[in-house]
Amino acid sequence: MMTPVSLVPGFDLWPGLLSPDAQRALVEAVLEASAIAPPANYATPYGKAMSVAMTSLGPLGWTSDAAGYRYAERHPGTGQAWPAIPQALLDLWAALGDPQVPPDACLVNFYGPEARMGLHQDRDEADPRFPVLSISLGDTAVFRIGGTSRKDPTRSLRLSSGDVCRLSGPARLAFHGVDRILPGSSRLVPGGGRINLTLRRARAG
Ligand SMILES: O=C(O)CCC(=O)C(=O)O
Ligand SMILES: [Fe+2]
Repeated sequence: MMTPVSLVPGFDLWPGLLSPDAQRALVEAVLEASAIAPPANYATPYGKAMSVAMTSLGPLGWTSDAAGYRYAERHPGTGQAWPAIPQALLDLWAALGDPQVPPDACLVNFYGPEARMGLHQDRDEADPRFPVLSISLGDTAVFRIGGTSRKDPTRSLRLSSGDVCRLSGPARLAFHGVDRILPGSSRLVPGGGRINLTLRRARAG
């Protein structure tokens, strides 16, 4: 495994870790899964629909409505279990996430040309000792990361297709978000756009 670039303590980036073939296989798997577990623009507890369309893979999926954010065993629209996490992602987690405890959720975010994700912490998981492993596919994202307080200074970087990054240790609860995507920067996703996958351990190990 190549050495990551550590941009902030606990935030590691592996630029171009995934080959074009591996990227294509993941997009295909995710689009197939989306036919079974349709992506939705969930409402936040504040009542606004997110600009990012989301679905999940694995035993647990992330959903949100007026009652709040949570992990659920079933897709809220279909009532069905979420599709399985592809083996390539389980292998990636074993290498860069945790060698012993597998991920139990893979969030799938679809960004159209106007989509963004406001600055937030990933804190719906039971045990922050497990990292969040993020995979970028398709159009480049302008990503922002700060510290564990909303007021901390932030820095901006680009996440391109095939890049893998990890929030762990001191950055596990760092505020982060996507300011915008750069439409047309990649031809990977049919019809354009960006897909972000985050592997997580939502329940205690
Ligand atoms: O799309 C990204 O790069 C970040 C996604 C994210 O922060 C999340 O799903 O919690
Ligand atoms: Fe996040």
